[in-house]
Amino acid sequence: MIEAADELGLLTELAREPLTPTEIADRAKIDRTMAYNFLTVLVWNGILTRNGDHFALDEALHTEVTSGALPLLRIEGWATRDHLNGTGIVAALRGHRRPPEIDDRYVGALAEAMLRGARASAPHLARLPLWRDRAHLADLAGGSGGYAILLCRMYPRLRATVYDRREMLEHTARAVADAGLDDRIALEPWELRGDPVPAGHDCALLSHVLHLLDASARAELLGRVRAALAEGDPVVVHDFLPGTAAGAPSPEEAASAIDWLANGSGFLPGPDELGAEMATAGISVRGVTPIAATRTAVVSAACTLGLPGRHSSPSGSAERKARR
Ligand SMILES: C[S@@+](CC[C@H](N)C(=O)[O-])C[C@H]1O[C@@H](n2cnc3c(N)ncnc32)[C@H](O)[C@@H]1O
Repeated sequence: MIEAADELGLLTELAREPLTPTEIADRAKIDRTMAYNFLTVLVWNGILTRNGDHFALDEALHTEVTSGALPLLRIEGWATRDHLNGTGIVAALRGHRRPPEIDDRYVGALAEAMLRGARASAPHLARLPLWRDRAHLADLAGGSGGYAILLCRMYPRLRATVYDRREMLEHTARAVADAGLDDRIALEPWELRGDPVPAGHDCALLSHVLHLLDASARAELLGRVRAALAEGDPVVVHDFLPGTAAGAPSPEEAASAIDWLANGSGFLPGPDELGAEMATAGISVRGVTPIAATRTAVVSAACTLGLPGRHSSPSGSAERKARR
């Protein structure tokens, strides 16, 4: 019902002001009797409230809509239709892997949702002392750039490159321009499942990225990250990691675990398992910090000597040249 109200544009309209059934029918371009029936059922289900002949959003929903939760709602609606359902979970259990990209129609919504998420969690990442002496961050699948933006604001000597799909980078460009950081944050089209991590970085961030990939693709990505960095360079992972905070998984962690089952990544590692995956790639975990507000965790790690046979040359450039 909430999705239907959003599709008709009513959540945004009603967040501005209460409306009568006639006003709603006209704005949503639906029959007046049907509009009245729809509104009545929304009231019965606690989604709207009625005061005389005016209908308004329930207080909790009003807060959600005005604080920018609609993009997330739209993405969840898409995921439910696409794969986050019984059929999708069964297909994933039988080996189906959905690609990491969201449908093109929802890239803008994802960009907005990620910016909103970054407002809550980026300050926790930015507090890590490891950024202080760093010069050039690789923000891999960095989305709308919320993390690169905050880190560059807090560390005036840091530059960043956000790597992501071309479709996403259009939105990143806007956020970076709004922040006035075009001179310090570069954007590079990049393919998560195969492109090397370019040379020239001395730290990397993987925020909400590993859950898009299954274990073998994660290992392969971590290997590419390691190959691009020098020994001692920091790698920060930010994701849902049930088991970091004491007690049972939070409702957010439990719900996100359904997502990772349905997308086929099966991303359920606790901190120890993720630490083992990273160690295999030559990246050693130094600390894991839960973020209470977002129920996510920040893993700070550093590149070690790497796998036998792998060079740990500065920024990986020599290694890449050797392969050419
Ligand atoms: C969940 S978002 C995380 C964004 C950002 N790191 C953050 O934490 O807000 C996942 C990101 O992966 C990007 N992505 C998905 N598939 C990709 C692909 N095949 N190549 C490059 N980026 C991809 C998406 O565009 C999106 O920005």
